Amino acid sequence: MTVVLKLGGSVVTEKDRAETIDGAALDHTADAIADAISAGDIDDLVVVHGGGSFGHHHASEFGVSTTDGSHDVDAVHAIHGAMTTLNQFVLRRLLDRDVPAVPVHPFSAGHRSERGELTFPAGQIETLLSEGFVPVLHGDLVAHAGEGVTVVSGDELVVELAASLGADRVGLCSAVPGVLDDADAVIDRIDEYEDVADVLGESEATDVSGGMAAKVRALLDLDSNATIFGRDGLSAFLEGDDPGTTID
Ligand SMILES: Nc1ncnc2c1ncn2[C@@H]1O[C@H](COP(=O)(O)OP(=O)(O)OP(=O)(O)O)[C@@H](O)[C@H]1O
Ligand SMILES: C=C(C)CCOP(=O)(O)O
Repeated sequence: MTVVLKLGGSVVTEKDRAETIDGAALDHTADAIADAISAGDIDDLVVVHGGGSFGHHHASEFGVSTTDGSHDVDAVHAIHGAMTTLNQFVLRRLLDRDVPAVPVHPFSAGHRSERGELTFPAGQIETLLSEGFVPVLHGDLVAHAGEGVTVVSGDELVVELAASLGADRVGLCSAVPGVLDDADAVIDRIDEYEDVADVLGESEATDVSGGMAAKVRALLDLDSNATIFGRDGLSAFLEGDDPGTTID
């Protein structure tokens, strides 16, 4: 069973306060992952975490998004540097619980063509998985032909890896309990973007990669099902259930 799990930046950080970890949420998340691995619920796990108040804060300061790039070397170091710092925090929490977590920095692995298409080789991840590690990636910057560097969101990486690894399960843990309808009830299942386009918005916090609308669009393109759920749904997802919203 291969699982790709995205930990939203709104889960692991306080998204409204620059470079602030949500320590309690991170502990809860790391506990749920360690428990699922020791219970034997998952063989291969890839974790991808978002930017939260680390990536998005600096990216918006330098005007960099998934489509608008920069050639400013200071922007590269500020944004990528903040993301590697957040990655260290996530890794530490997992290592403290004996999860064999190792870093994979997308800036050193992927790139975009002039048309913005992402190339992200999966061989490194596949090999780490078969050698018993838990790769922990993150939203980052990537080289972008004609643009300098642009943001690659954790959601894009999840979609790429889910397809290239042939993942059995894909989960996005966010600050909301799922995709919400106009009465704030969790939508159980989404098959068509048009059915939910009216209720999908961007993130309430600073976010350069498109919030919930971009997430749903990207997940609908996947061959396999994906699930969007909140913090309280993480253990259930890791145990094999489908809490929150299933994107078909
Ligand atoms: N219909 C909707 N249902 C649920 N959330 C929505 C909806 N429309 C907009 N949102 C916003 O989308 C946010 C989730 O997207 P966001 O990109 O912030 O999540 P994340 O993946 O946890 O964060 P990050 O991008 O930092 O990793 C919610 O917190 C909410 O503000
Ligand atoms: C803003 C940066 C650098 C990463 C964005 O990743 P996301 O939070 O998964 O969208």
